[in-house]
Amino acid sequence: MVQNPHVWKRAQAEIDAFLGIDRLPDFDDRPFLPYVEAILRETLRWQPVTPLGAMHATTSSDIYKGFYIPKGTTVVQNVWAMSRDEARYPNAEQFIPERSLTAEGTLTDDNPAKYVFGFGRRICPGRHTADASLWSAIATTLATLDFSATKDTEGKDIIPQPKYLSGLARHPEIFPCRISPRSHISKASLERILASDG
Ligand code: HEM
Repeated sequence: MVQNPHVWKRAQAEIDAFLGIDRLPDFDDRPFLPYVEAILRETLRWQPVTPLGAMHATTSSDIYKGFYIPKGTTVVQNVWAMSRDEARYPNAEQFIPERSLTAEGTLTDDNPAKYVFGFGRRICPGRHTADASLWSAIATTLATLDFSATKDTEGKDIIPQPKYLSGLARHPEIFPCRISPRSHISKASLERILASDG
C-alpha cells in the first residue's frame, strides 16, 4: 500500500461509494467490492506465503508431459514460478490488482487461490479460513486507515523495498511506514461503528 497509494485510494473510493462511511464492510458486501477482491488476489499472488508449496512423494511411477517420474520421487509445487509467469501476469513483480479485473470492472476467472493453497488431496484445509480472514482484514484496514511513507531526516519519503525472510513460509522483513486513521475515523466514530450492527 505504501508503494502503491493509488491502490488503497481506489479501494477506499469503492468502499465509500458502496457502504458510505458509517459502517465497516462485512461479508455480505464482498460480492459488491470487486477491487478489494482484486487486492486480495494480488496479495496472494505477488508474494506467495509458501512459494514452493509443500513437498510430496509419488506413491507410484508416472509420466507427466513426457517426463518419467519414478515412484518415491520428491515433487515440489513451484508456486513461485506460477505466480511470476510473465505470459500470464505481465510485469509480474509489480503489485497490480487491476490484472484481476476485466475492462468492465468484473473479476476475471484467474484466481491465484487456485494454486497458492496447494493441490489434490492434501490441499490446505485452512484455505477458506485464510481467505475469509484475509478479506476481512484487507477490507477493514482499507475502510479505516491511510498508508504513507515515513520521512528521512531531510524530509524525503522513505519508500520501502520489499524484502522477505526465506523459509518454507515467507515473511516480510519489518519496514518503516506510516499508518493513520482516515480523516472521518476518530476513536469515537470507530467505537460507534463497532457497537452498531455495521
Ligand atoms: C494465506 C494463508 C495460507 C496459505 C497460502 C496456505 C498454504 C498451504 C499450502 C500450500 C499447503 C500445502 C498443500 C499441499 O500439500 O499441496 C498447506 C497445508 C496446510 N495448511 Fe495452509 N495455508 C494458509 C493458511 C492456513 C490456515 C489459516 C490453516 C489453518 C486454519 C492452514 C492449515 C493447513 C494444514 C493443516 C495443512 C496440511 C494439510 C495436509 O498436509 O494434509 N493453512 N497450506
